[in-house]
Amino acid sequence: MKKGKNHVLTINGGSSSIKFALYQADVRLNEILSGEIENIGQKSVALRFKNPGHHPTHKIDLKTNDYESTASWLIGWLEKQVDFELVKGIGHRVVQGLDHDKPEKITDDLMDDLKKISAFDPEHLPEEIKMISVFRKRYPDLVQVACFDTSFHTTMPPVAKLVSIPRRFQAMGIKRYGFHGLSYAYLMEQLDLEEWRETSRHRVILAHLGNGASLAAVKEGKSIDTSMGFSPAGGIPMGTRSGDLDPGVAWYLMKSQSLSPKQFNHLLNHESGLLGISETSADMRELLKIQANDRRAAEAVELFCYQVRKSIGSFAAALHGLDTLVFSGGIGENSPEVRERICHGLEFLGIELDKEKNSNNEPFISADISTISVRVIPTNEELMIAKSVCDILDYNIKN
Ligand SMILES: Nc1ncnc2c1ncn2[C@@H]1O[C@H](COP(=O)(O)OP(=O)(O)O)[C@@H](O)[C@H]1O
Ligand SMILES: CC(=O)OP(=O)(O)O
Ligand SMILES: [Mg+2]
Repeated sequence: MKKGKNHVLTINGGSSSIKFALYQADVRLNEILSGEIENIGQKSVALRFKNPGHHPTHKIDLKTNDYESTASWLIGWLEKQVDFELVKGIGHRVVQGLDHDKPEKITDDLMDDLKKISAFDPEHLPEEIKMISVFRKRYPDLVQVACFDTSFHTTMPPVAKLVSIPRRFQAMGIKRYGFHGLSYAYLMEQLDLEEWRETSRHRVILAHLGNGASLAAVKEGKSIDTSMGFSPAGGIPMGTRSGDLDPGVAWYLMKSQSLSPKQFNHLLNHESGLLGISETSADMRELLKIQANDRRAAEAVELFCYQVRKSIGSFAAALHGLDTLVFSGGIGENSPEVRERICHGLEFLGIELDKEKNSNNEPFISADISTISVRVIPTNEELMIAKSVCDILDYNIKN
């Protein structure tokens, strides 16, 4: 590898955004450019980007409004920012990867497999497939790697993967997969493994609380359960997703409102969660601001904290105890109030927060008397993707 020269690009397609980062792969991966295109599919699509250490964040308004044209625009823009000859690999986040337990070089066969299951996650997969196709068409000779959110959870025991409907549907792939695996893998790397071995801190709950939100129960480094299941619509309530839903509600609504499968999917993925309950916003920051004067916003925040608290309790049971709780994602990293309200009532597990450390978003927020270590760790899915590309390119990276 030519020292300091090779670049790796990462593409992280979310349900309404594309995040990207460009790294120089030297002994370590050094980020040289990163950004996010927001609001894809809506009126005000915009790119925000920053060159670390050089400039503040910049904003460019875009005229594109779908993933394909936005990805093409991004390629044109990136080619003006860097010498693309230096880019040796591109890593893509792929939300649903079935039983693939590690990142894989993207081939025509893999693309065919992904197309076959794209209905499993209509909110992420179809657009991710389109974006990968745009990048493969433009750079047919470049190594491109799929990094699956599901891989982290392939270690879950069979019982945690079961969906209790007739067994014959398992053959169609109806089972619990779990998501946010790139974030969870990063968080596990950040925990000091040596420290836990010494103190037997081997039962961990990771709470990735962003727009999409989930929790994972990790025992001795391996996922044993997670709140999202078959799709990223399951688990706890999220910005606009319902989370787990009583099957009776599904049947009754489809029938009484004559909803098509597409309309029903829209209701659960885009009109529910914090937005559905508050009737105002999917944005936790906004809801925290208005909750004092708006009962609906207050209930949305309360519901979120209550359901996360319940998940922590049930995962502590699945783990036969708890040693470490980690908060991450936009809400988990930045909201002392939400963390405090989630943890309030979990003293019986041994969780006690230090008020001041929590309000300063410090890396360790548990009080000295807490028997559980409570941490705040900013996640970095992009770095995990870039590392996987380096592995496949056989670069020896030390991050
Ligand atoms: N200071 C803050 N206080 C409360 N919530 C916050 C704060 N900063 C960000 N958030 C929330 O984080 C969520 C977005 O999380 P993020 O992880 O950035 O999203 P995504 O899943 O799109 O990557 C939003 O609900 C936003 O309001
Ligand atoms: C898996 C998932 O829900 O991802 P995101 O939070 O990026 O939508
Ligand atoms: Mg996210």
